[in-house]
Amino acid sequence: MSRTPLFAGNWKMHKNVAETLEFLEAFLPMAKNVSGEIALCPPFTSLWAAAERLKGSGLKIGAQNMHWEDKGAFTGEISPAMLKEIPCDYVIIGHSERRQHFAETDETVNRKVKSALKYAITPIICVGESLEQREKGQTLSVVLSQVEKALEGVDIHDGNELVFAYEPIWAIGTGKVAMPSDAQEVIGALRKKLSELYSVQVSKNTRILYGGSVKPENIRDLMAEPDIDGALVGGASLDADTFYRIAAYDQS
Ligand SMILES: O=C(CO)COP(=O)(O)O
Repeated sequence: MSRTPLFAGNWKMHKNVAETLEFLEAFLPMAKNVSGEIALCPPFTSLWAAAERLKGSGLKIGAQNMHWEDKGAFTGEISPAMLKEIPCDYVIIGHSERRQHFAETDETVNRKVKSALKYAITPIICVGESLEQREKGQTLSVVLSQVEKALEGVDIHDGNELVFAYEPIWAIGTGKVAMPSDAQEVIGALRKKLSELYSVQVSKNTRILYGGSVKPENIRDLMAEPDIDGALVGGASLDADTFYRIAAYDQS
């Protein structure tokens, strides 16, 4: 496979600066053995400290959200220009927790994707269906509609500009991982959609991650699927040894 696997840790609202540095102290020596790419996405308040510590390590850093405007009267928001200053390599956009609790919509996701690309910050665009939608057989239509709307009016040239994460909502933080073959079915359909919307090259180059209860015990089976290029890991990325065992799944 020509796509470099990506293991991104979404820390959500966990780890202050001291805890972030403590994690990195333990994680950095281990991470040297990982052949794929690693990105850590701490809360905003820990981004700068993490980025300073990660300098020269080869590890990437990402934010968990951003506003689409450069600046302005948006109390409590963080702009892409501010993330670029850190500098962030990635930004997670459209996570289901933001869609559920913070009024993120397909339209705001689309604005944020365009803005991240303008600043050359790679968006990790999250899509995924609820349990109810899955049980009604709507999984593919829901996910592909989220993908189409996220990409409306978005120029993509070779597919290296962005990353997708398929995160079924019912698998997030529940311990219920999707069957690798089910995740493959959705991710394969997403890849096919990219070739319809753009080109075969874009579809081949775009990395598509799986997220939802990823653990050292299930990563190998997920990675054995042809279209799964890595993982967006929540809870299991908070512990250095556990996250290492996920990213180094191919070494034992
Ligand atoms: O939401 C997730 C990553 O963005 C997944 O969270 P868990 O790995 O804790 O299920």
